[in-house]
Amino acid sequence: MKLTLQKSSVNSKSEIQITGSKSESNRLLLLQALYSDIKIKNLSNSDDSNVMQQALQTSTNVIDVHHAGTAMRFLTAFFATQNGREVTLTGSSRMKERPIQVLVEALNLLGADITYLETTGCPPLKIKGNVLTKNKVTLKANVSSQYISALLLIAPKLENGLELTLEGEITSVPYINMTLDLLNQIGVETVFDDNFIKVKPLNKELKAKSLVVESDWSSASYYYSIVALSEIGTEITLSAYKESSLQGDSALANIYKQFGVETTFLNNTITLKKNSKNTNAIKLDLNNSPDIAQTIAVTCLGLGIKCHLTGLHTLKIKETDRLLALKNEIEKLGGKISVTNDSLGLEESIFLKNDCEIATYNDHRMAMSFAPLALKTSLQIADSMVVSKSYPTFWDDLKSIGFKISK
Ligand SMILES: O=C(O)C1=C[C@@H](OP(=O)(O)O)[C@@H](O)[C@H](O)C1
Ligand SMILES: C=C(OP(=O)(O)O)C(=O)O
Repeated sequence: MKLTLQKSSVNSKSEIQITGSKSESNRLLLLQALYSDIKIKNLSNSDDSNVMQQALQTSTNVIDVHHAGTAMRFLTAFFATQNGREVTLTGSSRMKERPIQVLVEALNLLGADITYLETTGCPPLKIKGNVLTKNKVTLKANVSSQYISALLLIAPKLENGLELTLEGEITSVPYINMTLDLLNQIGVETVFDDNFIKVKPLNKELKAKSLVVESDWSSASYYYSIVALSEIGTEITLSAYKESSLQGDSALANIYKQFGVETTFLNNTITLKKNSKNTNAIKLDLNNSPDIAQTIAVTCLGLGIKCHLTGLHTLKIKETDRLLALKNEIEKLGGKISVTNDSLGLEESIFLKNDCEIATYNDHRMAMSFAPLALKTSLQIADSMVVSKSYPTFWDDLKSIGFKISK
């Protein structure tokens, strides 16, 4: 469904509640399938978490995870260890292009039985569950951290735990730390030293049974962008967030200082306030937080600020080739942008074209990252429904703070 966003302004003060992080939720759902005593609070209401939950509950043999990358990767590891169960794990046409070979090879070296049903290296997969007999494996760490998290999540159930040696520059490191921290919270002992990770088997009672998911910082990024593009004094309060987060995208609080947005932490909320204007060029390495690259690029476009973003090599294998998608849509609006395999450069722009239709490429973050531009110009979002992958109530929440949105 196409949506029209008229040029809008937001209320001077507003509040939004965002549900749990989809990354934390999908890890905890997998751990809950392994340790049934675990209770999860503030679970994400995203499609990706719903798909994960259903996949772990169903007894059917063909499981379709649609666009959910974490579900695909985490479930591959999970079903590889379900002795006696045979599953076909598939997804959307884009999922069938997203690489999974690094994970499949690592699991097969540990003793799993996974084969490709269509293209070598990509889903769909045939997974014959069995007992993984080995406990040491070396794998490439520069393609996706999700492969590493997938292995770590099943590790405490393996008889001898797991030892991983990581090759190459490690990408999206905070997501690996998030996995290890959640394991630690339930009582699993881990070591992460340089390029080596060790996870011990959990042979005792769970340390914590009730875990509360912090709200999603990637979803918060769109409000950072909205505040950055608003009048000085504009405030938005979001819940429920913590100052010491497991989510790498909490780097937003620091990053958006450069756009004049201050963050105040109080009673599990964050208040974002536009305090000052900034026109200085932005330079950032986003290797640790790839999911906020689109938000930041579009904030810069809206403010007419030059930016140079690096560490973006994983963007090409996400829901779409996000570098190409950004280039296409930013150029439509009149921006001057260049992209390489792992970077993006945007020139200062002064004028944004009106009424452009932003294509969404089956990517929730394309729709959500361009929406804040309605504070500067009128625009259309080609397929508004894509947001449900991570943030189903996004458009209602935007309306509640003053955005003028119609079908
Ligand atoms: O582990 C996770 O929950 C995620 C890891 C990141 O992927 P990569 O490690 O592939 O960059 C991130 O982009 C994705 O949205 C969620
Ligand atoms: C890349 C993302 O998700 P996934 O890889 O889990 O599909 C995302 O949510 O931006």
